[in-house]
Amino acid sequence: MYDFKILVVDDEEEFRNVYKLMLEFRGFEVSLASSGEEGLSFLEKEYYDLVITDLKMEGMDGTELLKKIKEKNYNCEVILVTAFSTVENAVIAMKLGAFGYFIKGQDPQILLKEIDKLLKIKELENDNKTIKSSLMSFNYLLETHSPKFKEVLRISKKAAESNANILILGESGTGKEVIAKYIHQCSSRKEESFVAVNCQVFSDGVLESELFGHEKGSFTGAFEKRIGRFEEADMGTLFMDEIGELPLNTQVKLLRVIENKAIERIGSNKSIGVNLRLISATNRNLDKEIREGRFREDLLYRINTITVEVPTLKERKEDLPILINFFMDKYQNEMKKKINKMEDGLLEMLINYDYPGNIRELKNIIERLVVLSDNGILRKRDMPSIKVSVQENPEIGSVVVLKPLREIRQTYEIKYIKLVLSRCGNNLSEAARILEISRRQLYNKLEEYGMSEQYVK
Ligand SMILES: Nc1ncnc2c1ncn2[C@@H]1O[C@H](COP(=O)(O)OP(=O)(O)OP(=O)(O)O)[C@@H](O)[C@H]1O
Repeated sequence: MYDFKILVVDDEEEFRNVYKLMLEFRGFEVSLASSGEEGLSFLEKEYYDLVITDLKMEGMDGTELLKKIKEKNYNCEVILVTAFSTVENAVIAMKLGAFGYFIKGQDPQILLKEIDKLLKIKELENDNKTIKSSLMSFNYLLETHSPKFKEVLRISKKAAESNANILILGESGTGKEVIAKYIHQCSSRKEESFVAVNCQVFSDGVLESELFGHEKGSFTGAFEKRIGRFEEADMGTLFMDEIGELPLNTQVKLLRVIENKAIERIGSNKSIGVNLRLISATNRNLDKEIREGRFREDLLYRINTITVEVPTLKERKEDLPILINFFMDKYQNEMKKKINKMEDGLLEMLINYDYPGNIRELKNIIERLVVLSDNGILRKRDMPSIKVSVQENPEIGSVVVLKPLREIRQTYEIKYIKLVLSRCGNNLSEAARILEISRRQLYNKLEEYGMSEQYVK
């Protein structure tokens, strides 16, 4: 029995029964409806993969039924059954989205072949869905409208096919680790482990023991034998984040691991072979680090066989709407909250912002908006105090920090008072006159802003 449900709609009982016999014999689950209207009521209640409908029927005919099915987005295909004399109508119906048609009196095998075709397509779609959902459980959005990010994905996919060491460059929060995981997923190592280690978070000694592991008793505190990250990543991928932070002596050891494809645990001189792909990432400028003696040039050449540069979010603003939607869906699901609306102007704020913290910052902002939302509405007041580009307001400047009015007023008051004073040669009386405040009030302001000494001699 296939997991494939067919609804047969025909106003002639005899035909309905013949179809039922034939299709059930082939292992399909079949329901019968005697009119277009009845067919629709079946579709409202249950999911069908395929509707086989007669074209000519009293009341709602096959074309009408097809239109309704497409309008209502029931995700099912339609095969029309027509008499030879009305075959043109079937062709018209194909234009409306029918999957195919079958001429009454033809060999029923033709109809069955048509259904087989559909089965194959559904199978392929299901495979795709599985791939998509495994990428969803991977929980990242790799859809993009940005030429730069498309290039990142293209290079990553190509690089994944090889065994080359890959260096991912990009600002913090741009998704370097996400790309590293994507490369792993696209590679033949995908069934093996993806092991990530952030070189910045460990102090020097601890980092080496993290990477190489140690034997019991090899140093004070080594109570147990420990397998390091290199060994954990054997056959898989090791992702070394913030590689620019690696101390020079550890750089030498890493170079040796890459060259010899082997490690020695701390406290042991037994060499253990490791077969891994190294993906490194940094937001530092490694050329500068080399010039300044903090990074070994020979190591750079070992880790950067292929370099992938991830653009900042500002450089791929065309992706903001899909990323915003993606994170909204994510947090709605996680928090079991339904968002129906964004307050007017909020989307513009989200789109106009420059995101110095890149995708990580966007993700945090959306999480915050969803957490603080009520009645299904995301609100502007819940935006964190962030830097927002206000290109649309050149008087305020290209970037302004969202702050309380009091603070903004002070900042501009100071600037403006300075400007007026300089225009009138620091003459307080003249400045007070222009500002239409008393000399005393002006003096108090200068005191308040710590500028009195500068102007009152
Ligand atoms: N394409 C994406 N889809 C969904 N989430 C993403 C995507 N890219 C990045 N993120 C999210 O943004 C955050 C930062 O991503 P990631 O840690 O990969 O950035 P990074 O460049 O490695 O940052 P750092 O340099 O600070 O380590 C993570 O929470 C990650 O889940």
